[in-house]
Amino acid sequence: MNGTMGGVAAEPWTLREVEAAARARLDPVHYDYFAGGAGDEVTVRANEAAFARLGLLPRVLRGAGPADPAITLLGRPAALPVVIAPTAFHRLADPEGERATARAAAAAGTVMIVSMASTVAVEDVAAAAPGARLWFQLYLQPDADFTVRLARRAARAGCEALVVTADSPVFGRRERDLRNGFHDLPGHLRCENLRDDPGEGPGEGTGGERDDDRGGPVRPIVMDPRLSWADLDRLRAATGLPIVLKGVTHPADARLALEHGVAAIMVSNHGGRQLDTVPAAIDLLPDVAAATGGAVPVLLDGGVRRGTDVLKALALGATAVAVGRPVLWGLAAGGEAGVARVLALLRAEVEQALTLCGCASPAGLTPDLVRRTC
Ligand SMILES: Cc1cc2nc3c(=O)[nH]c(=O)nc-3n(C[C@H](O)[C@H](O)[C@H](O)COP(=O)(O)O)c2cc1C
Ligand SMILES: CCCCC(=O)C(=O)O
Repeated sequence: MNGTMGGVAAEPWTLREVEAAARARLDPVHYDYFAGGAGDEVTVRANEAAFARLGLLPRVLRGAGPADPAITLLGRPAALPVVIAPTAFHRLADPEGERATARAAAAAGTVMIVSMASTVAVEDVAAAAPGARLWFQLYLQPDADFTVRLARRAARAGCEALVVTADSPVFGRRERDLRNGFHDLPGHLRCENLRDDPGEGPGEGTGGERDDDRGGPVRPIVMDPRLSWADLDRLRAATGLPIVLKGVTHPADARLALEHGVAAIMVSNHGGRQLDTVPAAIDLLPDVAAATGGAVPVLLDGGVRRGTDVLKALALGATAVAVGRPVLWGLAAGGEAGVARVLALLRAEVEQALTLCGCASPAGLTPDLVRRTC
């Protein structure tokens, strides 16, 4: 980044400062949509607070040398053990939206999970960031044929994996949004992956602000409590892409996920936006990791704001973590450069903390390096 971030005078040195810069720029209604959670937001707070209750016990004089945070994820390298969680509606934060996020992910050498509810079509996200590693998140739809068409569309666009979000049989009750009357995107934005029959190119027949309209009617995203493991099986049978199951919290579901052939599991309470009072993601991780017994990679999201948070998750069994809100804050504060800043800060913090723990790489992190402090 060169000096300032989209007009923000001082360069932020922490993710919290990035959030403050974003908050100053965002419509308060959109800030609330990004920041908020379900019910009393007990889980939103717990995700971050739980990391603070865990301490790190560094090992000394190991002669580990400089740390390299690179990892392997679904058989391919990632430059750092932090990926971008799927979040909806990036064009609420920045006109370039998901394009900017993908470019920053590609430059940092990490994976972006593109949301089904992205405001740029997955093909256009891929085209904007050649070389980006993209995974595609979806909610299983009651129209199974549409789910399969969407999965194939993502595969054709170059996505390497499908992230199926399983924690949303119904939409969470977000009281900030209810109070603010936020229930839809502004008129010029759409969920561009939800078109039944998308055209070939964006921006047809518009002037002024870029319009990503690919034509064709936009379907609503349906959250359906009747969906089950059988629907996941149908999707798996219909696509060659590995499936990452997102939203696993119960160890029994982790075991079932293995039986149903998933390639990876994401421990997630959806950033506290679905069922309130689910325990903090980091506190759920050890039991899920034990249930999978190393058979598949386990990822975690929820409350990761520091490099030390990343280390704690990796030490307790995660292969990588994902960040949701911090990326939106970067995007709102400074577009692509803002997201790049968020990823660069996390990378620097992870490198520093690995070295201070006596580890040359994430592989050196073991559960004995983490101690519950209260
Ligand atoms: C504004 C916002 C939109 C989100 N949209 C999606 C989505 O479309 N699909 C999904 O699976 N998860 C979605 N999530 C959840 C994130 O993927 C992730 O689980 C959560 O944000 C992680 O917590 P963190 O924000 O504390 O990092 C969203 C989260 C936020 C904050
Ligand atoms: C309909 C889009 C769903 C986005 C989402 O998952 C969230 O806001 O948490």
